[in-house]
Amino acid sequence: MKKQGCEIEAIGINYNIYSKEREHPFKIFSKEQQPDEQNAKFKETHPKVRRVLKDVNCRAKPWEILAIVGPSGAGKSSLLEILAGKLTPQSATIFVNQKPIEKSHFKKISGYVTQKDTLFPLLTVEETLMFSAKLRLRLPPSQLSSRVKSLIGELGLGHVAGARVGDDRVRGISGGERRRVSIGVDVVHEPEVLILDEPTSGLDSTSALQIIDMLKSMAETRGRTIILSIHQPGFRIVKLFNSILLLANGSVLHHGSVDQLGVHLMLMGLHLPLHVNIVEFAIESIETIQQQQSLQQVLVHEEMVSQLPSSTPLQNKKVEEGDKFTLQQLFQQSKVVDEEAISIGEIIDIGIDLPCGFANSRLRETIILTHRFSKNIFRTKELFACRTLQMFITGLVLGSIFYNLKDDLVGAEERVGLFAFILTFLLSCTTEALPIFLQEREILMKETSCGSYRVSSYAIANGLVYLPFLLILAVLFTLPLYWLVGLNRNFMAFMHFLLLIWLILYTANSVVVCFSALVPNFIVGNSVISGRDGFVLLVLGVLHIEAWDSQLLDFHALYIAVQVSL
Ligand SMILES: Nc1ncnc2c1ncn2[C@@H]1O[C@H](COP(=O)(O)OP(=O)(O)OP(=O)(O)O)[C@@H](O)[C@H]1O
Repeated sequence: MKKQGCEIEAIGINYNIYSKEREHPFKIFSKEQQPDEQNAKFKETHPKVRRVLKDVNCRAKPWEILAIVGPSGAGKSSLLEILAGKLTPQSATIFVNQKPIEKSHFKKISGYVTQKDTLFPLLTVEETLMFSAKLRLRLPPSQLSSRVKSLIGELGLGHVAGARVGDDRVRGISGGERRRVSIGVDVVHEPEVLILDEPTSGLDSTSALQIIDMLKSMAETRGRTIILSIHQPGFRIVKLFNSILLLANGSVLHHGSVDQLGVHLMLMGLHLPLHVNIVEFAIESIETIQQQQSLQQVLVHEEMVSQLPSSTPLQNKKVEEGDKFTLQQLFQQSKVVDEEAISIGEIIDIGIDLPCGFANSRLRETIILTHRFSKNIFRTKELFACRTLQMFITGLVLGSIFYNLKDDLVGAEERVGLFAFILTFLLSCTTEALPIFLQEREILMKETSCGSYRVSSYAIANGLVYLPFLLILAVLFTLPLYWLVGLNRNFMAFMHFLLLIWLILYTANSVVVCFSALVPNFIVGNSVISGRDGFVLLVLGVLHIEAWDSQLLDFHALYIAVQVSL
């Protein structure tokens, strides 16, 4: 028996972007009040609207591929992001099997593959899919393993299952294979709907065809609904699409099969030249299509006005006011009752089992994420080797500079200087963790937004993995330093000092993680962290003088002061 599948219908998508037109910053220095300046002030308070999507309707059927095509900037990615629930439009209703659905429920039955591959480069293909399966499925280990093996077969990745994924810096599998892994990560939980933003971007024609071929068999064998955007598809790729949505300037110019597009163009007097791909031809002829369609709209409008006496008073009023009153709006009105039902929290039966909650308990999520983190950390050999060497050598060098400090007044002053050096070094050496966390942040955002796990589990796992690693670094730094400087020979005092170094490293590391979650990119992150280091140095400078003046030589006080300054 044929599986029901999901028919997706999006009605009346309107998406605007508001941007403020600002004055030139140097204009504040200009001497005379131009009349234009008053206008500029007006513009400041009245944001500029950019209509990215205008009344877009689309329908995607199960067992089929719907391809969204159009020139650059047509609104393809925006439409896909809205369908995937990543963007919130000003108006839109999404129906699954003729029933309206909430964004959170739709996310559970769909997978969204972004244009950029967000994968861990140091994990193998099999590990990547296995971790994704563990995080998204509630199955015993044997079933998880067989699910991953069959998925690897389906994706045609059997020959690279044990190879590292890689990225721009780490050598790994090919770009086409990496795209397939990205698709695998999002289909491991068997979503009914798969949304892909440019799955063939940056690939050669053969790899692009292989990807679309694979998606076609996914649609045909599993009854999935596949919606994708694509740039310049080749002849053979176009043949695999069941339906095409042609977008230009945020409006739909055609929605139907490839053959219908051919007929549509012919009716407009546009004849497809020999050896030219129909999609490419349609994109090239967008201006003509738009002109013809606006002409048709005028004719339809005139026809509607001529039929006014037979319409209802409400409809008459709208048409008279010049409002657009389309079939789509009538359709929306007929579904208002359904929308009200979901607005009061009632879950409407769409004929599909909605997975509820997270696949794993908080503890299990933490264990899986800790396992994944430790694999990544231990495989980042250069970071591991560099940091251990750096800590040991710095411990030795600092120990030699402050060798065998005396217990007199001069020795006490030098100790304060040593602690200032230690803190400055420990804080600045964590900056290199920033790019690692920024890369991970994209994966974290992607995984948590589709409900793979809780953010708190990620934070705990992250902390658990770094604690032993930072302890090793603290020991390597403290051992040579402590004994060369000749600090308190008592074992408990040494342990106390080691604990403080470990905690400082952990705090500094956590601050970098916190900043990497807040800043948009590496440049801003680096500046913020440099600012933090500068501020800490200032505080230490003040404390150094204060400490000497007031005989405040207690290391605890210095440590607490730095903690507060962080
Ligand atoms: N956050 C934003 N700020 C400003 N403009 C935006 C933003 N997001 C989208 N746009 C604009 O909206 C339009 C549609 O963007 P979108 O990325 O959806 O187009 P696209 O068809 O996917 O383009 P491409 O094929 O080049 O990726 C573009 O003109 C783009 O500049």
